[in-house]
Amino acid sequence: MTGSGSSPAIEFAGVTVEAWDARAGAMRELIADVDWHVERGEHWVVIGPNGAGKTTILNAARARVLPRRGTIEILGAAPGTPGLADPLLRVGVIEATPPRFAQRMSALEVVLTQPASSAAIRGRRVSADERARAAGLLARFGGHELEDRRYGDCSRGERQRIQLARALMRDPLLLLLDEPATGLDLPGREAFLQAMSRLAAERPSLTTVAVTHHVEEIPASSTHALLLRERSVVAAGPVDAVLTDDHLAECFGVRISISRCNGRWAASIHDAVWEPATGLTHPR
Ligand SMILES: Nc1ncnc2c1ncn2[C@@H]1O[C@H](COP(=O)(O)OP(=O)(O)OP(=O)(O)O)[C@@H](O)[C@H]1O
Repeated sequence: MTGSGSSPAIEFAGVTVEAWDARAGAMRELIADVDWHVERGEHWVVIGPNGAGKTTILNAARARVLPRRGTIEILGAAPGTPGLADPLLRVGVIEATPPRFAQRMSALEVVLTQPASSAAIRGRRVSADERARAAGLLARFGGHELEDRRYGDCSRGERQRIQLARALMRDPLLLLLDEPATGLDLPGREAFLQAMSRLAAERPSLTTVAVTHHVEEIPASSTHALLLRERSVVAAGPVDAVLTDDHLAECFGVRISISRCNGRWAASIHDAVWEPATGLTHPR
């Protein structure tokens, strides 16, 4: 790793990402001219309507897509740098859609895929220490009874716990989570959010970025928020300054009332008209 300990966790400067739009027969912007600065130890939520560019931002941070313009630094170095200098070696990811290869593996094997290859796991070339660490992390998130269960048979909430344990196997300095609470029932969601807050308290140097659609899914430990609309940043900064009625109205295009109680957020929409034909909500 080339970056120093004091370098920011994430630095986007004027980042534009484009993709080919076959229908239009031209490139189109997925995010445009994004500046974003994340210090180490901060806990960010990224919020915005469908298609705003939230997943694209995470994909850019992990070099899944390359910027057309602008620069990205993760933990003080360019993501995707060859060899051990690649900062992505210290980045854990929880994806909205878990990897397909995982379906047939046991939960413990899925956790082990973070440091080891699946061939090594099949050939039992994984050390006893690694196995014990994976089992310990699984147990840490209430998944000890899942060890031998086929990942494909696990419920959504169980899979989230397995993915969290998997992401922590690399002892990440940065954890990226794409819609981690989607599909969880109420107790499952609360357990997951509490796990996130506990993690933040236990590992002060860990930085997290979680994409979410709903303010109710924001962990109480969140310190900062990034609001996106139509590819661009509406507001970014400390969570209390960013999550305001005005910013959310600008972000979602409807009047929203937001409140905070015991560290958690709740929102309701005013004067909104729902159109059954399109499924969209519009201001009255
Ligand atoms: N590879 C691609 N090629 C063309 N368009 C793409 C590609 N990837 C994403 N997009 C488009 O870019 C826009 C932003 O996508 P992105 O997945 O980042 O949005 P999002 O905010 O995460 O949305 P959602 O809340 O629905 O998950 C969307 O309109 C999407 O259809």
